[in-house]
Amino acid sequence: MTLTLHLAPGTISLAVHAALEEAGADYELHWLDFKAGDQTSDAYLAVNPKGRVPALETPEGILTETMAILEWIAETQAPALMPSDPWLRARARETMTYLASTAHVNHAHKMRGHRWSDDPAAQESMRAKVPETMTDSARWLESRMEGDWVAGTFSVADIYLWTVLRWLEGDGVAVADFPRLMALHDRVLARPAVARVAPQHVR
Ligand SMILES: N[C@@H](CCC(=O)N[C@@H](CS)C(=O)NCC(=O)O)C(=O)O
Repeated sequence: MTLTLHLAPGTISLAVHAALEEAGADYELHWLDFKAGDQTSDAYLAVNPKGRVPALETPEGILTETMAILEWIAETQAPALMPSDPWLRARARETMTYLASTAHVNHAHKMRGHRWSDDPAAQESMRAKVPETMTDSARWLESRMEGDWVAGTFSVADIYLWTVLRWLEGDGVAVADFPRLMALHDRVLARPAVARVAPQHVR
């Protein structure tokens, strides 16, 4: 069965798109237009009641949450995209958990402050903290880099990290202060599969 990825440009769904392409999976894309409110349409809420992307339609049902989808792709389509060694697999999950729980949330404080407060002043104050909180995230992520990749060999954790690294400059982070992260960014983008999908995500 062909997998269907629901996605929108400029979002974390790029990580899943790049992983599907890396895995050589049989998939099709359903693009949402956030400005037109596609994410809250009845048709999309029937796919993902959270009104967010990514969502992946698999033979067994619909899967949401980037980390879960990335691990499912690795397990079912391309085992080499997750380390087999337990320690390295844990390291890959450590980074992905941090991206989902912290770095992505920091970024959302700039893009989607209305999720936390209806008060424009509170939203503005959240937005003003983003350069600092994203810099903290970059500092932690850089401190965990030991070799070329997050966890020994290229994995879905690198793809996930790369997607978030693309936001840093726009979030006010001095990216030149994080040369090892930026080198990883360039290494991931140099992969032919990633280079094929990245241009489709320019907002
Ligand atoms: N925890 C989810 C977060 C997904 C998420 O927040 N996606 C954003 C785009 S980056 C979204 O769909 N936002 C829609 C909206 O806020 O209207 C994951 O990791 O997949």
